[in-house]
Amino acid sequence: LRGKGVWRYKELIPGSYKSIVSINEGNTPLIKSSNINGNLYFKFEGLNPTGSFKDRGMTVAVSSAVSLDYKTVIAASTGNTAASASAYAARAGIKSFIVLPKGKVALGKLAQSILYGSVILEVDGSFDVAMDAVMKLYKDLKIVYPLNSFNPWRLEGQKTIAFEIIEELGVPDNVIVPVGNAGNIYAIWKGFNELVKVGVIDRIPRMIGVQAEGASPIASAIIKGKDTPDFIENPDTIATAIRIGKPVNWQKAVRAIKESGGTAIIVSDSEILDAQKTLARKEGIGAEPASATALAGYFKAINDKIVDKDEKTVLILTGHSLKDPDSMTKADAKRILVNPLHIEKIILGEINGSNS
Ligand SMILES: Cc1ncc(COP(=O)(O)O)c(/C=C/C(=O)C(=O)O)c1O
Repeated sequence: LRGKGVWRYKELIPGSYKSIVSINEGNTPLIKSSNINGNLYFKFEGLNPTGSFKDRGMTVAVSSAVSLDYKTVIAASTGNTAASASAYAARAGIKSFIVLPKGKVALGKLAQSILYGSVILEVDGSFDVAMDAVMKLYKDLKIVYPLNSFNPWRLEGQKTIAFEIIEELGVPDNVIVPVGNAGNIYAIWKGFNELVKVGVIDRIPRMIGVQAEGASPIASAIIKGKDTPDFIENPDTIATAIRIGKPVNWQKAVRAIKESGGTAIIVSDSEILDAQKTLARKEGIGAEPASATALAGYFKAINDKIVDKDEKTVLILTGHSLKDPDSMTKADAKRILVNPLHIEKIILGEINGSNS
């Protein structure tokens, strides 16, 4: 077999590339749930080189940019696209600009973008303001290659998530994906569809998109049976990665959800933070809030009888917990200032529950 990551599927990724820019992305673990009840699997995309699924799309998009002799790339981002674009541009030896919503990017992602050497442009306003600026620039300044997920090469890389799931598990009944700019749920659906077309599988899973209630334009439309979302001027959620009010790929996501017989689910910030804690404390898996949104959606889907525990369900855990340290510190924890001479007494007290 040719390698393990995204480019293992080179024959299913269109385009010809003078050079491939890769940091061994992909080939992420598919982890069976051990304490959370259900026929449940986690596709842990937090174990990609920069800690999110974005690396799968970036390797293809930046390889495309380099093959077309671009020397500069740009991306608007809530943080993970920025981190990934910065890393792959650095590896390619080209310049990167990222446009971020000032003050709304999780610390880990901002730190990565700084470390990888991107030029960081911050705008006052939401991600959507940054996205609009990049779309305008792309039309006016053709020497800069755009890396956002309206760039089809991003989705060609991200569809390999579906390929890996099929190779390892076969066809699940449900795949649950957190949805922001809405490229990823479409990309994964596209991957399953391509495998049907080439006869590898004969059915695809239901695609279930999950959004945070303060940023749920697509989910609200799907639930209301509307064809077009009501865009949100000022989206707001603790899951800053999916704090998006005007998703560029909304038509693609609606198509993936409808054609797969799937649905959409809306969860609250508290359900997201609870799910983040449950995932860590029941499964030992650390995911950032937008990622844990998939588990919050799963719980709600079980509760609302949209999904049954016995159905084989894969949650796409899209980003690592280290991306958003502030969110982790919101979880309760016992922190005891101790005199080192008394540490044994403290521990025995904790074990016996006899500490005051
Ligand atoms: C952890 C995490 N989980 C889910 C999503 C939603 O994926 P899409 O629905 O394909 O947008 C994102 C998206 C992040 C950005 O859009 C960005 O980085 O600019 C993410 O970082």
